[in-house]
Amino acid sequence: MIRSTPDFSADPAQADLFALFDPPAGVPDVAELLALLDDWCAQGWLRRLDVALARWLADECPQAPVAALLAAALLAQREGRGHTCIELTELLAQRRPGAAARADDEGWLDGPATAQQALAALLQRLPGALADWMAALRDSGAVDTASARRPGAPLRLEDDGRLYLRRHWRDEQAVAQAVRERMRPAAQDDPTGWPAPDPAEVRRWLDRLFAPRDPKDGPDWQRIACAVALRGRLALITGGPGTGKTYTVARLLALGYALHPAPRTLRIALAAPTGKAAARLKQSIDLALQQLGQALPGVLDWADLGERLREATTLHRLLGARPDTRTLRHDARHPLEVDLLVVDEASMVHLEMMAALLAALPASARLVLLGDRDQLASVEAGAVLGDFCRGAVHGHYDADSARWIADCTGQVLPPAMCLPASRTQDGATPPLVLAQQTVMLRESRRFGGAIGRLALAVNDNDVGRAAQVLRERDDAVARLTLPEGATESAALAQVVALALDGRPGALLGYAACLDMLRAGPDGPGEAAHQRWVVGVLRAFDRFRLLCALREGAWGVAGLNALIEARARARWRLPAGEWYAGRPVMVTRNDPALGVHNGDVGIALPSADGRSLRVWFVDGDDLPPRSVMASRLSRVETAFAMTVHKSQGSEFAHVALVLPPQMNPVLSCELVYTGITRAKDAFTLVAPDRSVWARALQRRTRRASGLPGLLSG
Ligand SMILES: Nc1ncnc2c1ncn2[C@@H]1O[C@H](COP(=O)(O)OP(=O)(O)OP(=O)(O)O)[C@@H](O)[C@H]1O
Repeated sequence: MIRSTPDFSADPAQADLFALFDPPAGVPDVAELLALLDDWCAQGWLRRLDVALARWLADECPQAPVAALLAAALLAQREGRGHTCIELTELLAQRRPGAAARADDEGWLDGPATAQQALAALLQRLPGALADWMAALRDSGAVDTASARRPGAPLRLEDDGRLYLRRHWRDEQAVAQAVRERMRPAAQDDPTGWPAPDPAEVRRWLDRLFAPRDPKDGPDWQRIACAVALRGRLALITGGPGTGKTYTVARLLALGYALHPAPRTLRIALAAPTGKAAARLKQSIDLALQQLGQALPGVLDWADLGERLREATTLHRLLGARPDTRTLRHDARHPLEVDLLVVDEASMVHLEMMAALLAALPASARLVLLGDRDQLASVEAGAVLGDFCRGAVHGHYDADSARWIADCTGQVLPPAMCLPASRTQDGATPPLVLAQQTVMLRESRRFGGAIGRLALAVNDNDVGRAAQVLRERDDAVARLTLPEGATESAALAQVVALALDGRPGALLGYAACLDMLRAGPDGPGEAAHQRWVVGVLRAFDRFRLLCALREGAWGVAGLNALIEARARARWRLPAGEWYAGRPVMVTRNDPALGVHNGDVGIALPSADGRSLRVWFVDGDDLPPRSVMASRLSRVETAFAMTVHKSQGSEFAHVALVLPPQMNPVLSCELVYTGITRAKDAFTLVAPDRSVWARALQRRTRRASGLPGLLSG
């Protein structure tokens, strides 16, 4: 039970703040707390779901102290924002009015500074010591701990004060255990035959597969990534866009094939969280292998290697997801039939998915995770790649790794990247066991220009440098100038004009696609129809309007409606929910229809003109596929989409729309992800400069126990 009472006398500022919200009072009782949570829910500061967890706890465990109920509601709320746990020490820090007043903080409630202040005021009425909160949770009867096991309890409390929903705790433990297991060398009697390769042989192959590099240009991290990945059963290759992750992994596949004792038996799978990213991965790898085959004919059976690569697929499909159930066809008892699995866009893999993937992967198989650790994490809980790559900038290679890398690549790692010197550079948490299997690619091959410089400035939280890039007279990067003192509707009309016609220096918008749609096929017959469909889809995919928010005038909902209305009027598109030219995004997997969450298609008439179908293209070499529009119920119009949903895709021109007010979702990761979707041109729409600056300065950190479980 909670025994201590709050001390309001300690800090006069706290007392003042407290007086703003409630008369000083003692610890609230359960009824008062639940009424307060309901009130916060009515104000939109908590979700119904969050309050429901507190209510459920109060009903099921009548002895649960109020601190436990509040912790449960906040845990549910933070889980909804992607955290896998809450840290009670951090929650207790919110008692300080100063902490609550920092409006740019993500905040523990989904509301303005007043919401955080209300939480601070409530926390002031509850005990301030971690030990009291831990005791309250233990006393609730709903919490499992290491010392008091309650296996069926919905919550789990760790000794350091991290509180979890049980399934996240279980997934974190499973991921950490599987990773540690994979860090051990494969068993000698490994039936699939992945003996450690001979370093001299690795070096010979690396010299063949990679162009020579002048040592003055620094380490060749791509070769190092291949050497590191060949060494173990788990490898992480992280790097910004265009740093050559796919280029490197194509060579890694060639190396794996060349050095494997029985290459013709190899089962290689490629996967990504979204269908589009999976198709892009396969396309890039096919192209890279084709080029290698032409440059190095006869050194490998390139055709056989190509055949070993199955179609790239989504992780959901790979694991055998079934509709309307969380169970998967593949798990520890029904493992994947694969020897080498490459997963791209791993930053989007959430904790539950990573746990399922690691469970379903046979112990002998090798897993290579590719991704950009600086991108937004998935919407679901967990930031697994970010956790895995914590400290990757500093390398933290031990003597064995440095020796292996030297033997395989002939390169001596910079001392600052090796332990123990790297520790002084990092200064943060102890290096993770994964550091020995992680390589960060550091040179962008694609993004030399203004887009790359802007992305780097954003990633460094450098508002001044970002402003400088935006001021450069470079067609690749521009900021939409909104008229001084314009009304909101005039400003939004400019955004719609940008979305349709682009801007000077970057004329791509949706107009090209809609013009092509109006023009129709260039002749009769199926072939002409297919060319037209592909042309319309390609034209659509050259531009995207990305929003930070879903709701509101400056969010996906508002801008979709405005662009749709304008496009309807200008191209005389038919009325009604479904019309030829409606771009849609699938919002839910439907294996029966072959569509997946995040797939983007356009409604167009069938070749015979009798029905309206939604068309999707999966890759350059594949014919478009289509689904009857009327059968797709889980879709939304996609002239505008969220930055979150754009992950794994690239567009020639991207316009990123920020709202005029600060919002908890705004962060440098979101802006960085939006910018790096752009290949040739990027346009920033930021009606309020201070919101842009504040977003850049805010780095999100998801609470997670993984780094702790994987360190040392
Ligand atoms: N060592 C290299 N030598 C020559 N060209 C390279 C090298 N590494 C990468 N490239 C080229 O740079 C471009 C970007 O590489 P790649 O697509 O592999 O990057 P990526 O990190 O996978 O990018 P993204 O994150 O956007 O998928 C490609 O055209 C690739 O062929």
